[in-house]
Amino acid sequence: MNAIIQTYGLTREVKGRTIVSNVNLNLKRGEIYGLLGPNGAGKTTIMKMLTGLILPTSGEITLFGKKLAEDSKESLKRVGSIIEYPLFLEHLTAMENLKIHCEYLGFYDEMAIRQALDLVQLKGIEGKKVKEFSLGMKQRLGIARAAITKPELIVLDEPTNGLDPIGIKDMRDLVQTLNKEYGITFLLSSHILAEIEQMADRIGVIQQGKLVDEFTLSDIRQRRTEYLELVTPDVRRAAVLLEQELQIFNIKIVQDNRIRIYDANVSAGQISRLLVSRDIELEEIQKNTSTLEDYFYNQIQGGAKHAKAD
Ligand SMILES: Nc1ncnc2c1ncn2[C@@H]1O[C@H](COP(=O)(O)OP(=O)(O)OP(=O)(O)O)[C@@H](O)[C@H]1O
Repeated sequence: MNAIIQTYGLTREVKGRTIVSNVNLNLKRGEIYGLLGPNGAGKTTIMKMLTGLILPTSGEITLFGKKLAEDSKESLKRVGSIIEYPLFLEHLTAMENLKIHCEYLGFYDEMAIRQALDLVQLKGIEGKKVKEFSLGMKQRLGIARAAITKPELIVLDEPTNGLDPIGIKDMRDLVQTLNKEYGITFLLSSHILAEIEQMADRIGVIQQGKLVDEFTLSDIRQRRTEYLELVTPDVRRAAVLLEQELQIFNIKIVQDNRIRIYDANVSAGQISRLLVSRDIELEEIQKNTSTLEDYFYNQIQGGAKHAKAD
């Protein structure tokens, strides 16, 4: 059985508003899957439904091949999660927090607690009070807590939120170690593409509650396109001239003074000669490659296609 999570038409409505709409998600065993979307897109709500914290309004969730229902405790025991923030009893030590968690779960194995602390590199400071921990340490302790029961799936909501670059790298290394060495499947979320891109094998883009796209990193490499970008104070006239004189139709005006030309068979030299000959000031022209960032930006703007200037 290869699928860890499958959702069919997953939908959640709150007070007549649809915050998650008809999401069909498929998470394979062994992968690191990232949900990417701006704040308020519905990522947390999806994760809460997948971990049984709230119920869908409609649609279905299959976890480890079994339909998730109110009596799915056994399936949910195979899942570790940190949704929203990792909350701890701040005045207690890391070790005490983990012990309380284990007692609550009815699972008590001091060895497993020590191993989990070791795994996230908190061994040696388990006697320190959590209130003295940095955010990165709390995130790691949260993962230790999620990992104690050796779950097959760990769900982490915005695990890099608020971390500094070193904290982000540590988190990435930890997720990848747990994935490669312990075979744990991950579902992560982020609103920052650059962060999730470095952690996930596959990314699902969530926008206004909908799963609008899904891709692997190799898909993205193929979607990268080259374009010429020119900066001029007179974008409208420049766009009309490019179309009429050089038959360039794949044009996008990206800012008040910036035009992108995709798939053009003309050189930067031809373009600059034309514009200069018509007294259009050209401040800059250069060849670029669109990045995943551009791609995501286009998705969020709701227009992945190159718009034609008119
Ligand atoms: N219980 C609730 N009552 C009312 N609105 C809610 C509730 N839960 C979520 N929402 C709204 O649903 C939308 C999606 O929220 P959600 O927290 O799932 O988004 P998100 O993608 O995780 O964003 P963030 O990273 O900001 O948490 C938001 O507009 C939020 O305000």
